Amino acid sequence: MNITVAGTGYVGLVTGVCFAEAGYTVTCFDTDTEKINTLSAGISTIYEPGLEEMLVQNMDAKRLRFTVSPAEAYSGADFIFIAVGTPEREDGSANLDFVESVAREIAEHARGKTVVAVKSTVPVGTNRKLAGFFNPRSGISIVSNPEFLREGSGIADTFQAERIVIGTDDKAAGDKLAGIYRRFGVPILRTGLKSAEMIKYASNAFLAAKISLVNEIANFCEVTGADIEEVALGMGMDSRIGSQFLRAGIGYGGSCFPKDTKALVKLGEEWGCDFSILKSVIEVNSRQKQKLVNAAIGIAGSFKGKRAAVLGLSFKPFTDDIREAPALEVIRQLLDEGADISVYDPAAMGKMREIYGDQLYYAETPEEAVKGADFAFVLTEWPEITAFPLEKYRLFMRQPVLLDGRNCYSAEAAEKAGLTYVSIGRKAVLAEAVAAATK
Ligand SMILES: NC(=O)c1ccc[n+]([C@@H]2O[C@H](COP(=O)([O-])OP(=O)(O)OC[C@H]3O[C@@H](n4cnc5c(N)ncnc54)[C@H](O)[C@@H]3O)[C@@H](O)[C@H]2O)c1
Ligand SMILES: O=c1ccn([C@@H]2O[C@H](COP(=O)(O)OP(=O)(O)O[C@H]3O[C@H](CO)[C@@H](O)[C@H](O)[C@H]3O)[C@@H](O)[C@H]2O)c(=O)[nH]1
Repeated sequence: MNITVAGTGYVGLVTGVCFAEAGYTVTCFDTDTEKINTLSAGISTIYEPGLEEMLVQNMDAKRLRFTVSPAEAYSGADFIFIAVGTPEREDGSANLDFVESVAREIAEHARGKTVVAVKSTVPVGTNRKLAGFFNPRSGISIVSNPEFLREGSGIADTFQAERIVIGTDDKAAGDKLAGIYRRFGVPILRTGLKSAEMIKYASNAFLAAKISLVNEIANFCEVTGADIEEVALGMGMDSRIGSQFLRAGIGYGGSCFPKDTKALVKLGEEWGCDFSILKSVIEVNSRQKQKLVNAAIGIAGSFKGKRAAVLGLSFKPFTDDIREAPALEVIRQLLDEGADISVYDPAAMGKMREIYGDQLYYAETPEEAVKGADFAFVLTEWPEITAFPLEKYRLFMRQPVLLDGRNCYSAEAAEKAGLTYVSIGRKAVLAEAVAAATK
């Protein structure tokens, strides 16, 4: 059974390595020669816990290889998983150029009966359109197989997926794909092609909405004196609500929620449907990302001649991905305000350096980052950061103002440690500071 994965990004690489781990023979194909050379040397091109070890083991066992040749990748494949990017276009819609280019290459090179499974997140109707790239007599069939893994827990999410969605109008192709997933022993949901495409967008829209709702409630808690941590705990005990995705903070980032919510709004427009809730979800998230800098301005008046430390650059812990990370917005605002900035992250410094180069100081430890700073922003709840003791902020900072975008610390402990502490949804000081900044 030969499996090919097109695209070796966060989804493609995890998928390829996990299928090899499950015992299949896997070829991973990418157009990026540098990536393929690095992977062929047994080095993971992304930070994903446990991935590099699994990659090396499967390469050694001759179950996993990498190539830049579409002929080699597609001609002998029984299954081809498309896992290339579908990034946001300027108008918010999903850019399908990469997916279409893969479909064209498959049409050129695939021989015999091949099931093409589309893991990339694509708007409803795309898979049917892609089927039009293949000659009806070619034996190629298309299945929508959206991916639900989270970065930072990609391997566990693959082997212990809560569901595999297989959407197709071609029952035999769906049966074949279900067959290769059987080894994973996870629930499989069979649907029509369009429903599978919609399940993906609807799931991300729902999760993003949950976060924006809880953030809006957190903002109201600040005004009223309630504490969002207690409120979320109480809400989450209701099994109809569920305790996950109720963490208030600086807002959601990443390569999926921001782009997929916008793509769904755009898709709605194309079909004459107004996604008004989703538009508010996006708006609330965008305001949330500016909240802490506004609060800091409310406290400091100005950032001129001031030093800010940013702890946590990736959009969530256990990944090096900074796509749409709140840190990008905070750093942009701080640079506009004229602050000196030092940053720290256990995995994402390289990616940040690619964007900001010498405009930032890249510290090797949280301690080094906060030394001499007037403000410290905690933006990602990496264990290295949440374990950083409150006393050290007071000890090393010039003015100990801690702005905690992930509610990592106890407000009481922070105050006891002598810090001016601003968090999300817990202290009236933030609402007052924001009001002062926006007067
Ligand atoms: N990142 C996630 O956690 C996640 C989770 C679920 C679904 N998704 C969806 O999966 C898709 C991939 O996301 P990602 O984050 O892995 O993307 P990515 O940007 O990390 O990787 C995409 C890869 O595709 C390669 N590529 C581009 N054109 C190609 C071609 N013609 N042939 C072969 N390779 C090509 C690129 O070089 C790159 O390595 C997107 O649609 C995304 O929305 C992502
Ligand atoms: O209670 C919460 C939960 C998450 N977040 C933020 O939301 C973003 C996304 O987090 P998460 O969903 O854990 O990571 P992703 O890797 O972006 O995964 C999401 O996006 C993927 C791509 O579509 C989907 O496959 C996953 O199912 C979906 O969870 C991050 O910035 C988190 O900090 C919060 O602010 N509060």
